[in-house]
Amino acid sequence: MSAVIKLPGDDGSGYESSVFQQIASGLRARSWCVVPDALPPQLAAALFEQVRLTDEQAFAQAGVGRSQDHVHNPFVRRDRIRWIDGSAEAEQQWLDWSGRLQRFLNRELFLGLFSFESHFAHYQPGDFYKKHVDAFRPDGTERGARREVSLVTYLNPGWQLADGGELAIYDEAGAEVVHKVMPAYGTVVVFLSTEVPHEVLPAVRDRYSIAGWFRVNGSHADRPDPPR
Ligand SMILES: O=C(O)CCC(=O)C(=O)O
Ligand SMILES: [Fe+2]
Repeated sequence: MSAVIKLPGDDGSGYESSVFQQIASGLRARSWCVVPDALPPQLAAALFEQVRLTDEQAFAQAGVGRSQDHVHNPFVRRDRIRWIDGSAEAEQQWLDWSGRLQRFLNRELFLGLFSFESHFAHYQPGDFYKKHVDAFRPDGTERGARREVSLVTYLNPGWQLADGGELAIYDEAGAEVVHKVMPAYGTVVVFLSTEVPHEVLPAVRDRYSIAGWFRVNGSHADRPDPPR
C-alpha cells in the first residue's frame, strides 16, 4: 500500500475547530447536522485508499437489531461492512479525528461520550437501509453502554445527484423526510442516535461510507458496564 501522510492533530489553521463548532451548533439547534468537506483532505484520501484496496471478501453482511437479537435481514438493510480497529494507519488517523471530535462535543455539549465504534460500509447498486433509528431511548432497564451520537462520512469522489444513494433524514416522528444528504466525498453527518429516523436510498453506483457511534455509559453505580 502507498505511504500514508502523517496527519498532525489540529494543523493550527482552525479548520478542524470550525468544523467541530459547526457540528456542535447543529446538534444544539436541531439534533442533526450536515457539514460538506468536513474531513481533512489527507484523511479523506487515506480512508478512500484504504477502502478501495480492501478486498470485497473482508466486508461482511451487516445485521440489524440489538446484540441478543442481531440478525441479518435483507429486507431492512443490504450493505456490507467492515469494522474499523485502527490496525491500518488511515484507520488510526480516523480514530484520532473522531476522538478529538468526541472531546470537543463533551466540552461543548456535556454529552459524556466515552467510547466510539465505527465500520466501513459498502452499498452496491440497488442496496438500501430502510428507515430506522440507531438506538432506542433508554427505558431504565438497560445497563449496557448505549449509542448516543451517530457519525457518518462518505468516501465517493465525483458523486452526482443522479447517482441517488442519499441519506434521507426524517422528522422525529418519522413521518416526513426533512432533508436528503448526497453521499459526497468528505461530507460528514452527525445526529443524536435515538432522535433522528433516517434511511439510505438505493444508488446506481457503489457507495462507500463510514458509520460510527459514540456511546455513553449506561452503567448503574452498583454494576459498572464495559463500554461495548
Ligand atoms: O450511510 C449512511 O448514510 C447511513 C448509514 C446508517 O444509517 C447506519 O449504518 O446506521
Ligand atoms: Fe443508521
